[in-house]
Amino acid sequence: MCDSQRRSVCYLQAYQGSMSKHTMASESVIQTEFKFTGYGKNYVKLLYLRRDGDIHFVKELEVSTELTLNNVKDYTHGDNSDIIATDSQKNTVYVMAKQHGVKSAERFALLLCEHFLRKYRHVTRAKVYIEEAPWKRMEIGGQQHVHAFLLSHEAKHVCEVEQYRDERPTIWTALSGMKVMKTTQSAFKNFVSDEFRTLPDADDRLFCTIVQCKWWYNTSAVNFERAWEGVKSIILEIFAGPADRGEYSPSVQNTLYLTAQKVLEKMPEVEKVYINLPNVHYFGVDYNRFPKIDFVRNDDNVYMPTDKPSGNINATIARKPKSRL
Ligand SMILES: O=c1[nH]c(=O)c2[nH]c(=O)[nH]c2[nH]1
Repeated sequence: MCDSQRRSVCYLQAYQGSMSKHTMASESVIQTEFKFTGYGKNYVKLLYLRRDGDIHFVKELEVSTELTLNNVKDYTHGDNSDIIATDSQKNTVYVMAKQHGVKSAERFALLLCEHFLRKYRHVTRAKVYIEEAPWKRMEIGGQQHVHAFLLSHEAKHVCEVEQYRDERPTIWTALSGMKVMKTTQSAFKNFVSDEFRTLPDADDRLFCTIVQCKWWYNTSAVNFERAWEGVKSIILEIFAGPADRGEYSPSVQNTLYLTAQKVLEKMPEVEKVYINLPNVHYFGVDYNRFPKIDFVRNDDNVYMPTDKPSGNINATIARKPKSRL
C-alpha cells in the first residue's frame, strides 16, 4: 500500500471506529474495511479565452476531479449529507475558471485542489487530472496570428495534482504521443547471442518512437508552461542531436537515460522522471526475394512500417538524495 492510500485508510478507519455499533449497517452480514474511496466528475470540458487587446489566448481543457471524505456514511448508510455532488464539482470547475482564469493546466489543478480542501472541512483529499487540447497560434505569412489557432497533434500535455489535507500537493505532468523518427545515427549490436537470436547486429538503422514522458515536481513554484516546453526540447535535442550531423545512439535504452539525465540536470524543480520509448519497427524489404527482377542499383531504401509489435523500453529515474557527509 502506498503512503497516500495508507493516509486515506487512517481517515476512514477513524470514522468507522467512531460510529456506534447499531449504526454499522454491514455488521450482521460481513465485516468490511474501506481501503479507499473517491468520487468526482470526469472530463469536464472547458474552453477559456483571455483577451489582451487584440491578442487572444486560449486554453481548452478536460478536467477530472476526485474527492475523498473523512467518512463513508454515503457508502454504508445511504446518508448523502456530506456529498459534494459530482455535478457541483463540475460547476466548481466553471466558476473557478471564470473567477481566477486558467494560467496553466497545473496552476488550475492546484487552485481546484486548494479550493475543495479549504471550502469543505470534511474533504481529506482532492485530486484533479487535466488533459489539455494542443492549440497553437497560427502563423500566417511568417507572423503569429492574434486570434487564430491550429490544433497541433505533435504531443499531448496532461497533468495531475493530488493534495491531502495539511500536506503539500504532489504534482506531475506528462507529455505523450510525440512520434519522432531519425533515419541514421542509431545502432543496436552486441546483445545476447544465443539460440533464440535471429536479429543481426545493426550499425546503422532507422529509429522511430512515440515518446511518453512523465515527471514529478518537488515544488509548485514553477512556470509550468515553460517547463513542459523545456522537457519537450530536451527530448527532441537528445533524440536528434545537432541539426547538421545528429547524435549516435547505441540503443533506445541509452537515449532514454541521456534524456532523463538531461531533464534532471536542467530542471531542478523536477524530482523524478518516467520515460517510455517504444521501439517502432520499420523492416527493410528484402529485394533478394525477387530474383527475376533486375533492380536499379541505388542507395535508396524501402521499409515496411509496422505498428505492432513494438519494443517496450521504459525507466523511472530520480534525483539521488544528497549524502549527509
Ligand atoms: O535499442 C534497442 N534496444 C533493445 O532492447 C532492442 N531489442 C531489439 O530487438 N531491438 C532493440 N533495440
